[in-house]
Amino acid sequence: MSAHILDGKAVAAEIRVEIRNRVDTILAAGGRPPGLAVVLVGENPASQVYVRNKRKACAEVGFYSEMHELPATVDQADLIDLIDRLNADPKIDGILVQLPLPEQIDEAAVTDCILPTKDVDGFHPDNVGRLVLRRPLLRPCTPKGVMTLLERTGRPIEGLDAVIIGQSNIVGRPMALELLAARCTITVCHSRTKDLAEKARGADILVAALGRPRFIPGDWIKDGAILIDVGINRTAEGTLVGDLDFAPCAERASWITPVPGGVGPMTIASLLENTLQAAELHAALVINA
Ligand SMILES: Nc1nc2c(c(=O)[nH]1)N[C@@H](CN(C=O)c1ccc(C(=O)N[C@@H](CCC(=O)O)C(=O)O)cc1)CN2
Repeated sequence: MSAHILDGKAVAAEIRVEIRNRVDTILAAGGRPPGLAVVLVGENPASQVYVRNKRKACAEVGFYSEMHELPATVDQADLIDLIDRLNADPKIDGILVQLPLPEQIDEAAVTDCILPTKDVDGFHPDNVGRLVLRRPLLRPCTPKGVMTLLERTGRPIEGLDAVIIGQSNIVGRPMALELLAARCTITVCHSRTKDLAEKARGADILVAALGRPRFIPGDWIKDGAILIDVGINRTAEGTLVGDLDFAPCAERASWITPVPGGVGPMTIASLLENTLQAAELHAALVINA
């Protein structure tokens, strides 16, 4: 078998068109554009690329966006002051604090300060708890984007065995909750998991999110599996590769996401969806106030 490509770049472009149309409708009805505040602390080069791409995507769909750049040495209290101001700002529907943050800052303390209805990353404990309870509001962007891609295969996933390699708060754990809600049977693996190869070989859906270049070889893949590669690793030669050894894995799979052009663009598409959702929620709250 040679896998079909799950083209995240193309799906994300379709989503942007749908969002642009919805924004045009809001503006035509006299509403204001959805607003996203992007907060970048420090000068991590990858983070700089991601926030630039997020703001570019906002401009394309007609969102208002503003950028807040803080030095790597910023005090946690000053960062939280900024978030408090953004929480109170009626132009802002979504607040995104780009991760990772410098060591002196407690990521959880920062996430906890974002108003749950403005938490377009879906990292606030209220939003994670809602996902656990299958009453989602704003869902973490990367797993949400993966679920959109899985729908595009046209293959029902209920009852399938899903194996997730990686247990991070931003990908592995919420991914498990999303797939559980879709009635898959879930195994979450990590660096201490025994017999990782055997676990992977049992996967109808394999989500690779470890951040280790080409770590997963073709002989770990079940025939016909759906492969989702969340890894984005830069090689010594400067090219981007995923966590899967792409060609031999694609040989066995039915569907596979490429890197680049797979899950990454879907993360940004989901952020736009969440910001629009937050704006609609805020508009409804104003009408009902
Ligand atoms: N606050 C957040 N921080 C981080 C998140 C997040 O969802 N929220 N996720 C990652 C980084 N990330 C988004 O911020 C992200 C990573 C990659 C891409 C992407 O489109 N990748 C492209 C390749 C881009 C390149 O050339 O480097 C692709 O895969 O095609 C988008 C978003 C950590 N931090």
